Amino acid sequence: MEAEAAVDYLVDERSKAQFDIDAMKIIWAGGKHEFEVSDRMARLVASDPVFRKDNRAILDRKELFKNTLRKAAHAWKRIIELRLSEQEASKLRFFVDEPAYTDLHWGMFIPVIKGQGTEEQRKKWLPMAYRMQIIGCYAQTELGHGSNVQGLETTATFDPELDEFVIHSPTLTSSKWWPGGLGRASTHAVVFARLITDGKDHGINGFIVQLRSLDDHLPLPGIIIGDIGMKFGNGAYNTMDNGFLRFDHVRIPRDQMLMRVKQVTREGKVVQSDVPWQLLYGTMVYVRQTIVADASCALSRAVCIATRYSAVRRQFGSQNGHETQVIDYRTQQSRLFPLLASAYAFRFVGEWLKWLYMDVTQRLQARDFSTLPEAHACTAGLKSLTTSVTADAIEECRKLCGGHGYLCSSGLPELFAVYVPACTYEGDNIVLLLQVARFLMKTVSQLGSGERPVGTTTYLLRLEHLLQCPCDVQGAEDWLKPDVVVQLFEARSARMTVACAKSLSKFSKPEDGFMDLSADLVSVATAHCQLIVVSKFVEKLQQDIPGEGVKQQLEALCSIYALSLLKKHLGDFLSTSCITSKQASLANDVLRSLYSQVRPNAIALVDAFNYTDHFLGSVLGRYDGNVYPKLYEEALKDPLNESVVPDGYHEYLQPVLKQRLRTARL
Ligand SMILES: CCCCCCCCCC/C=C\CCCCCCCC(=O)SCCNC(=O)CCNC(=O)[C@H](O)C(C)(C)COP(=O)(O)OP(=O)(O)OC[C@H]1O[C@@H](n2cnc3c(N)ncnc32)[C@H](O)[C@@H]1OP(=O)(O)O
Ligand SMILES: Cc1cc2nc3c(=O)[nH]c(=O)nc-3n(C[C@H](O)[C@H](O)[C@H](O)COP(=O)(O)OP(=O)(O)OC[C@H]3O[C@@H](n4cnc5c(N)ncnc54)[C@H](O)[C@@H]3O)c2cc1C
Repeated sequence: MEAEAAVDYLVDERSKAQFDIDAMKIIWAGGKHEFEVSDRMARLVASDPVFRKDNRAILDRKELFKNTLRKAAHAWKRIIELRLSEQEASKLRFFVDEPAYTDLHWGMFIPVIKGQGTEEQRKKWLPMAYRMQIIGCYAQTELGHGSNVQGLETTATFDPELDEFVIHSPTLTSSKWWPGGLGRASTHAVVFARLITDGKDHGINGFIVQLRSLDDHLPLPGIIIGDIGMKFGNGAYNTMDNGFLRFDHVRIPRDQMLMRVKQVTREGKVVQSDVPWQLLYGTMVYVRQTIVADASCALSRAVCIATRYSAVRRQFGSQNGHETQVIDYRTQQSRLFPLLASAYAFRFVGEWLKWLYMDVTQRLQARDFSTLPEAHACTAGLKSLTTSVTADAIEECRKLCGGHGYLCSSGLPELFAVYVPACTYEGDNIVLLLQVARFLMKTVSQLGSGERPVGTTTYLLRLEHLLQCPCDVQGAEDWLKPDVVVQLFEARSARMTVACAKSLSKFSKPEDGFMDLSADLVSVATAHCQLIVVSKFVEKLQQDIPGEGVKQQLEALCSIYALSLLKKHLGDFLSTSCITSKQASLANDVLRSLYSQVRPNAIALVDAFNYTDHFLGSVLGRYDGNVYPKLYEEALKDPLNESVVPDGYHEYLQPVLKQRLRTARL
């Protein structure tokens, strides 16, 4: 009975949708072709028993890791058998949904050789890597230094006699520590080390180093290597073999130094090529961009679970003879719908960032380096913003699901445990925001010198206007005007940037100012990044959006995204006199009415993500809403329920119970 009622809730919900859901699916996927590929790969994975993942939380580490190896090998087999394209293969790996050494092989090892190798090096190494005849990882971080890349201690000393580099770990803290895929799977690594020639330190560079034998996988001489141990959560990121690595005078040929940025000649002379040295950090820029695109996936997944469950779950009150669906509580809406809006916002900003990255890559090939600083600031800032919001949002979605959200079968604990390190890897989020702030301070300081801000900082050209323009909101409906909202976010960011720049100018040494004002600088960078997300959402809506009612839904979500940020950061907007308290109160009224507009469409808006039940991995987020019987089913699968009387009863429970009996008689 209850099961049927639960199913009915979602059928009814779906019938209320006021837009063309198939058209929205295509918008979400980024095009018809992308939708078709994604849909096909999701189904392929969901229907293959090797890719089952409901047992991850109960496998011990060794079984878990072996199972990951098995899945990765099976995925590779399917990719070859089905002759999948690069796009299809990467979608297939995405839907397998299990962090693995292959992420680092395809996501960092290959890109670093592509980006930092010479033509010759690419020709030699990439075909082997593409065929997976070698498996590689990205070994940058050390025990003692992660954020401070210039502080790395591993050395690569040139030996001109033998035309080789000697790779060495001179201290404990110089041990490589964290690289994914290093611990157990990789045969090779791109190792970042200090380049030393003729006793002189030339800074950091990448070197291709073989770690394990291609015959028996044993570590090569001078290589000390292993896994760094269990990480946060059961299952979760423990499918990944993050590793440690020490070198004891390991020799590699000179041509295994990646030489696009710097070269070392046969005589040991270091030649700096004409590309900016920051290209050494280029792989990080690439991965940050992919992490932004991925944030909308993790966020939408959590939101899909919480939204469907909120429609199924009923507590208190009365709605047509039933208790109230928790999604109808205003508090639930005010916590959930901004997250739904953020998922769409991050999707569109991720699309735009992909374009920006492609654009900067093409320019670099044509030796135009002018947009590199902006690309660095955008990828760093948006990586930071989107991962921080997503990590917090997954936890909020868990709370939105009440007690059942805490069960592993809700899918949310594992999603959280897998996702939170995104706030740290590929650049700690605070460290990255400080990079954005540095870029903004530099941009503002150069305004007077004729240097024109580009791309996302173009608004700073209108600084005089933005510093004093009043907000154009007279009535509530004005809050729905995109140009009013964008200008408001520009004004807030401009005013905060200028205030910080003024405070900085009071310090005789800029580094001291940066240290002292770093918390404010982080707020400035956050305001700038939020402006980027809002404006890219608005720009998306200026494009042709086909499908009945689709544009209206997206407009509502865009307004929710912007106005909920305004509410959250009201202090910024009021203290910079960007808005009045009356305008703030009108924004709050508009938000409430936007929530009512989204409410009947909420289920369809999450259905548009087109996630299979296999991918969601959540009893609470099931497409059919059949939550309660399935919660029982999952509970009964737990190993604790395998026997009626638990293991340990005779040793530990019965004696206690018996003893209590005797005590009671006394
Ligand atoms: C693995 C990808 C998988 C892909 C699959 C797709 C699916 C995606 C989903 C993801 C899910 C799972 C995969 C997870 C995989 C995890 C991978 C994690 C891998 C790692 O963590 S690798 C290690 C990453 N490490 C870092 O990020 C270190 C952070 N630190 C730095 O970046 C730097 O040290 C620094 C903080 C920038 C400081 O550097 P430095 O002291 O040298 O520089 P300054 O601050 O003095 O700046 C000098 C100058 O240079 C500019 N600049 C700095 N960085 C860059 C850059 N990257 N590009 C261009 N320019 C840069 C800076 O602005 C200054 O300019 P100025 O002089 O002011 O003009
Ligand atoms: C799951 C996972 C996977 C990883 N995979 C890889 C990999 O494949 N390859 C690889 O090379 N590395 C990898 N890493 C390492 C990762 O890139 C680093 O951990 C990350 O860059 C952060 O550096 P850190 O650990 O040195 O942090 P720290 O810099 O030590 O950070 C500690 C604290 O200090 C603060 N802090 C540091 N510097 C500043 C500053 N200048 N101003 C203000 N505050 C500051 C930070 O905000 C943070 O709160 C991985 C890490 C994790 C967790």
